[in-house]
Amino acid sequence: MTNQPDQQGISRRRLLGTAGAAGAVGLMTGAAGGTAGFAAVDSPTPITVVGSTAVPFHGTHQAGITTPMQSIGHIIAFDLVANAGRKSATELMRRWSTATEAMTAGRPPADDDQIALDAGPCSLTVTFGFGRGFFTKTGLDDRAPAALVPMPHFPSDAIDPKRSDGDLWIQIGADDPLVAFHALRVLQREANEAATVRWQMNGFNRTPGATARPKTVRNLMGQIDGTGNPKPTDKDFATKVFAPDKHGAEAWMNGGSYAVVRRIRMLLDDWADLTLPQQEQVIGRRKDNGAPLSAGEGGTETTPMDLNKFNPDASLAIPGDAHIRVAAPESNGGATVLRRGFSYHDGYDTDGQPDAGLLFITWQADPAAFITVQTKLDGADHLTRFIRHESSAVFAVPGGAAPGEYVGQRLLEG
Ligand SMILES: C=CC1=C(C)c2cc3[nH]c(cc4nc(cc5[nH]c(cc1n2)c(C)c5CCC(=O)O)C(CCC(=O)O)=C4C)c(C)c3C=C
Ligand SMILES: [Fe+2]
Repeated sequence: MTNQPDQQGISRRRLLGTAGAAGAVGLMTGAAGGTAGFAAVDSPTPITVVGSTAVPFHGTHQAGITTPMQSIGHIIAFDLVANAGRKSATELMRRWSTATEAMTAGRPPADDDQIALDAGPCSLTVTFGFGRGFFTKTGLDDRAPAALVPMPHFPSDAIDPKRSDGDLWIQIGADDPLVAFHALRVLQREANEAATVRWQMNGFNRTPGATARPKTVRNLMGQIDGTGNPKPTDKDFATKVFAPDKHGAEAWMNGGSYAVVRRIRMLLDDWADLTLPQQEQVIGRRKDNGAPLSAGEGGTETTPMDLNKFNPDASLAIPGDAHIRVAAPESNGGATVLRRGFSYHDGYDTDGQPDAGLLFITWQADPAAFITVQTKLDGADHLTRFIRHESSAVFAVPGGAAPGEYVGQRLLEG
């Protein structure tokens, strides 16, 4: 089964095609295979490919970075208890990996609470990261990656420290809410006395099948969001997204990446006060089909943007402060991030404002890429007036576990 992203539409199609065959075999034979545990469902109606799709836990990279975006996301940060030490952290990572290996294959973990008992794996992925405090509390400061620097304060930030940072981070994605919650609950319980919850957030994307054909997702401002992401087919994709291979103290990060996590609130009432042409000028793309404003009639989402195109009245087709112009690698010395977030909504404030936006998650070879782009955006991006960064964290995400290994083993036992 593919674990490659591509543009979302392409990968989803591939994924479903392959998963369909695997799911059907499992149901017909009742055998334990790639989707083990799945055949226990005794319904006469075949379960759909959405349920039967399994994303491998083992691999060079952890799942959940280049995996096609799932419809449900939970992110949770923990702090190690003060005197837990390396032994306790090692046991925790082993317990978490064992439970994750089972759940992502559709098998119940030990002592299962049965929340997702009759579901397939539903594309479940679980991705683990280490915050800077993890290294200090486990006595591994000398092996902390040099790239894992604290996020600077950006002038427009409104960061809540209680919902920021953390020693350990888990990202859970799945195409079923119960499967996702089950994984969250199992892993939180497995933390036992080793780590306590620091913060937790819930997000979502489109349900597979909600649109007639797979499409790039829309965010809660209504824009197609994800078009300009680097593609796995780009020749420099791996060097932009994954940490460079190293020898010595940081070799455990080979195959890993860095996650920057920002809870970005959208000021949706202010946004709704804009006309459609004004909204499109803020982003630099059409809202209906995502075409860049430089494309003119007949442009599509995939039409390359032309930052040097002028309108007949000599104004820039993509305004000087348009989000895509300011965020583009061309405007940031090549700095590139892979955006793979989830929308969130947490109800309404007492003044009637929706508490909604993006759980904005970027993946990059070095968090410096995010810092470069965000430094530029903070001063120059028109979109800044319609969003508010409310929490912030950065994590070193180690490479994937080989069969028989747990995530982080090369750091904790290397
Ligand atoms: C630091 C990086 C970025 C932040 C923070 C950010 C916030 C943010 N973006 C949108 C909506 C869109 N972003 C789009 C493109 C885009 N955004 C970034 C970076 C950040 N965005 C990049 C690098 C790009 C790609 C630029 C390019 O080279 O084309 C788009 C256009 C469609 C797309 O390419 O995805 C939208 C829409 C929101 C709503 C938001 C904060 C809430
Ligand atoms: Fe953006």
